[in-house]
Amino acid sequence: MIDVQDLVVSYGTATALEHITLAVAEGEMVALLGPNGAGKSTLANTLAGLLKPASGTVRIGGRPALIPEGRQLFPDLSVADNLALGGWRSGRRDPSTVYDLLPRLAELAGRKAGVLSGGEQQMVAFGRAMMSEPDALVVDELSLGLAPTVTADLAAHLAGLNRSRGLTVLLIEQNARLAFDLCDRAYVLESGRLVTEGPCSELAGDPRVASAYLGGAIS
Ligand SMILES: Nc1ncnc2c1ncn2[C@@H]1O[C@H](COP(=O)(O)OP(=O)(O)OP(=O)(O)O)[C@@H](O)[C@H]1O
Repeated sequence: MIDVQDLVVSYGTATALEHITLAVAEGEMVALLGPNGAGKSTLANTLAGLLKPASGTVRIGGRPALIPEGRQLFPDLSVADNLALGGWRSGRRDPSTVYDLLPRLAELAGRKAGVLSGGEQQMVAFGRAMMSEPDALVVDELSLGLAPTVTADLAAHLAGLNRSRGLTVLLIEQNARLAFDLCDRAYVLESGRLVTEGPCSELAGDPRVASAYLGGAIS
């Protein structure tokens, strides 16, 4: 569903992604881990078509959606209008199934997005992505700036959509515990290069991964 082959992306003369190859099959949830500056958002934005590869290819089957880093809502528009913008491509106007999924959004519908808390804004970004009825979702740092309970709540929604609708997910994260809890496989990106990949159960036991992302070995 998501296929990246030998991807190189540059900002001017600086190369941010160097020969990245990765794939996410239909219905899979796969994590991409990496520290600050690794190139995670560059990959997300290339998948979203916002950045052009210098070479290589990116392909997403079906209908893709992105939850961007920092949410990128329209702060002066209401929650309902932000959701409606998510539906422009699918032609969907009615947010009721999104409200069923995230009832708090129905309560917030008339509020301006810019005055909401970080967690509430992330719910709007999540709901906006769902308005496009995606087959494949790229999530750029679900947990960024959120309380653990809010992150756990949104993660449970993602897992539920993956189970019930077969939603394909590429979860881009710095929070390895969250990624390993949710996903079966992960890639690790550092300084624009993939340094390792494999089943989360194996990566969690890899001393290099544990020391970089989990604060030491985990039992
Ligand atoms: N618009 C830009 N112009 C020039 N360089 C950029 C631009 N955006 C990102 N970079 C550089 O590309 C590299 C990758 O940045 P990117 O934002 O993709 O990393 P990231 O893994 O998402 O980091 P973070 O976790 O801090 O958000 C960094 O060295 C960054 O400084």
